[in-house]
Formats: sequence, C-alpha cells, structure tokens
Amino acid sequence: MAKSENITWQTTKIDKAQRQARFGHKSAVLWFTGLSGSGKSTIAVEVEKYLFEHQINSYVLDGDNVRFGLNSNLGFSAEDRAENIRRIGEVSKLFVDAGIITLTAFISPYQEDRERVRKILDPDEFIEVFVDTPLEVCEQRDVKHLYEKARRGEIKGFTGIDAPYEAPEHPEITIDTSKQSLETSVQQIVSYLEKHHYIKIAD
Ligand SMILES: Nc1ncnc2c1ncn2[C@@H]1O[C@H](COP(=O)(O)OS(=O)(=O)O)[C@@H](OP(=O)(O)O)[C@H]1O
Ligand SMILES: Nc1ncnc2c1ncn2[C@@H]1O[C@H](COP(=O)(O)OP(=O)(O)O)[C@@H](O)[C@H]1O
Repeated sequence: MAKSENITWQTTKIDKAQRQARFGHKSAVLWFTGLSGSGKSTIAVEVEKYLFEHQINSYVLDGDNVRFGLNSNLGFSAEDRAENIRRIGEVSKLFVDAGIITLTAFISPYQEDRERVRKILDPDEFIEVFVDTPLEVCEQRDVKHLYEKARRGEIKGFTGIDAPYEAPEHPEITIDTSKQSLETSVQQIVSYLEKHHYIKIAD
C-alpha cells in the first residue's frame, strides 16, 4: 500500500520523554468509541476542559470536524471508515509524540480498525473508552436527526441501523451515559488517568 520511495526517517533532538518531563504528565490517546449520539464528543470535550484547567496539555480530534478537513474525501463505506481511522490513528500518534493527551471521538465501529491503531502506539498509550449507551437511547436523543433519516432510508449504511457496530472486547474504560451523569463520566476518566500515573492533579 505504501507508495513513498526513497524516504529516510529523520530523527529529532528532542524526544517524547523530554516533552513529557517538561509538561509534567504522560501522553496517550483516549480513544472514544460508540454509536452516534452515545456521548463521545460531549464527554471528550468536557474531559479536555477539565485537563486544560488543571494545566494538562490535551486536544480533541472529533469525527465530524476531521471529516470537514483532513478526511473530507472519505465516506462511510467500511473501506472509507478504515482509512478514516487509520489516518486518525497516525495523527494521534504524532500528538502523543508531541506530549499531548489526545482525545478522539469517532464511532470507529470495527474492532480490527481500532486494534490497528492500538498496535502502532506503545502498550500504555491507547486507552479505549467504550461509550456503551444503548441504541434506543441514542436514537431517542437523535441530536442531529440522523437516525430519523436512516429509518426512513434517506441515509444508507448508518451505524446501528443498517451498518454494524462491533463493541470493544476489553475496553480500558466503559461508560453508559443512560446510567451516569456527564460529571461522573469525566471523573471516571480523570481517576483512571491518575490511578495509572498519566497525570497528577494538584490538590
Ligand atoms: N452512515 C453514517 N453512519 C454513521 N455516522 C454518520 C453516517 N453518515 C453521517 N454520519 C455522521 O458522521 C459522524 C461519524 O463520523 P466518524 O468519522 O466518527 O465515523 S467512523 O468512525 O468513520 O465510522 C456521526 O457523528 P457522531 O454523531 O458524532 O458520531 C454522524 O453525525
Ligand atoms: N450523561 C450524559 N453524558 C453525555 N451526554 C449526554 C448525557 N445525557 C445526555 N447527553 C446528551 O447526549 C448527546 C450526545 O451527543 P454527542 O456527544 O454528540 O454524541 P456522539 O459524539 O457520540 O455522537 C448530547 O446531546 C448530550 O447532551
């Protein structure tokens, strides 16, 4: 698949460990996955805000936003979703190298695509956050009226309706927004990061 030839890896004089030491926290990807409307973006944005307010460098890569720019040439076939996730995985790796806690909010419905991203990162750098909100609840919310359109057949291949969602088998974190508040979810993620020594929140 690689088309580039005659390329050599350029080393730099500052590495990830030095950046992490300067920032005072580790870097990793919080990889949110779940149905449309499950709460990925809402939680990711809130965690980013919390981390920012506690002097931790973080950044959200969001499905809709990235599809306006970097991935504007991709649709929703299985192949295009795989390429979408591959590119975001590579971008996340760069962000992690830059020392940033990166939050990605993509449906990322295929186990294989998510596992491919896990493999290009160091073992503790990929934290899978399964936003396990039931389809009925997501559909009832229907924030963007997309489920309505999918049910009417106006959108083909909509995740959860006529395209698959493969739930993670061993996510590091599981959240069900039909059972827990946004504040609880944020705390759950921050606690995970603290417990596993990615960050230390000053008292
Ligand atoms: N066919 C189909 N299936 C699922 N979602 C669709 C579709 N068409 C458009 N949308 C809108 O695109 C958002 C999902 O984009 P992602 O990049 O996260 O999708 S994927 O990871 O490549 O599967 C998704 O946004 P979220 O609601 O934020 O998940 C939808 O708004
Ligand atoms: N406990 C909760 N946690 C997160 N979102 C919630 C919660 N309860 C209701 N919501 C609502 O659910 C919707 C989730 O939408 P969004 O975050 O865009 O989902 P996704 O990014 O997964 O498509 C938002 O309108 C949000 O306000």
